Amino acid sequence: MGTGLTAGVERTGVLEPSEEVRNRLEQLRERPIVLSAEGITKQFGSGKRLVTALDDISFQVHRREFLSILGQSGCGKSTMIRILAGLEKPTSGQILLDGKPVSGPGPERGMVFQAYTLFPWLTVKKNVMYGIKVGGQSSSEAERQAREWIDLVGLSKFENAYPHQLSGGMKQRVAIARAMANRPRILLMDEPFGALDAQTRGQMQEHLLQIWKSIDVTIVFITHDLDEAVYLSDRILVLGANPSCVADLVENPVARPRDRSQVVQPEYQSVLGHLNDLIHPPSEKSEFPVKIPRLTTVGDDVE
Ligand SMILES: Nc1ncnc2c1ncn2[C@@H]1O[C@H](COP(=O)(O)OP(=O)(O)OP(=O)(O)O)[C@@H](O)[C@H]1O
Repeated sequence: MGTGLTAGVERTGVLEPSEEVRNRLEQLRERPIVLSAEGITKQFGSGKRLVTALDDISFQVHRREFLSILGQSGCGKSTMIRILAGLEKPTSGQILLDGKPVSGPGPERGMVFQAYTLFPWLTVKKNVMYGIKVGGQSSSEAERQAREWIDLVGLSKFENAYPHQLSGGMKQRVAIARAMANRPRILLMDEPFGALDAQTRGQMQEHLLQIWKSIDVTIVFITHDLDEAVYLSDRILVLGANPSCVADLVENPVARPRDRSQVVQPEYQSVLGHLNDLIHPPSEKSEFPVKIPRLTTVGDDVE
């Protein structure tokens, strides 16, 4: 299996994309590679406690691509994105930014985490202004730019609110505005909507797609939610577990712009089914259904 956007990528179980989608993917393939992971291996601990979190992972991300990294809990997704962000060093392998090795964090890569990471003592506006001021802008310029980003995430009415006055979805919108205000070319998102209820999560997905469409930004998005990966991404990098390696790199045949009515389309269902087979192999499913002993005779006519 190729780990780049190579022509004729194998697509077991995934329907062939329409001509329109094929053309889109072709164009994506022609765009420059902005971020590469080359043979990333990460081990924690030593001796009997040695954990290989990532084993020889390689992939490439093209400019303006939306790439999701999907895998079960504990397969190394967060470790991978922290290495991409330069927050963690790999045991071996390297990260290339525009073809050049990087070893630490940099302003071209912004990060949004699952946990709300806003400064609780600062208002929405001051949270967003923070990074712009650290970047050397005057207070008035930082305020002007912060307002633009707050407007983009639809929170103008809340610019003077404090984080504790916001819902989870609103806090994540501020986190996105704060990350984007530093004008990163690459946005690295580690399960950003994982703590949100299903309805808010759906709204945030729509919102993120709108932002991605309007701004020249490449997104690498971590999720363990299959549907979220299909709905958002151009390609989906599936990580296997024990030890974590690339299980597949799936080109998404679902057309853009995306909307929820596409969920029932054969392309959508085919890619969802393929991901499900990779993440939950049939051997795991064999434990179900579990036999539950009958503990009551009350209401025996319930079925
Ligand atoms: N600092 C650390 N020290 C030791 N082991 C670690 C450390 N960070 C991660 N690990 C181990 O590496 C493996 C991968 O962890 P990681 O958090 O990257 O997985 P994940 O796919 O993001 O999981 P989740 O979806 O539950 O967040 C796990 O076995 C974890 O216990």
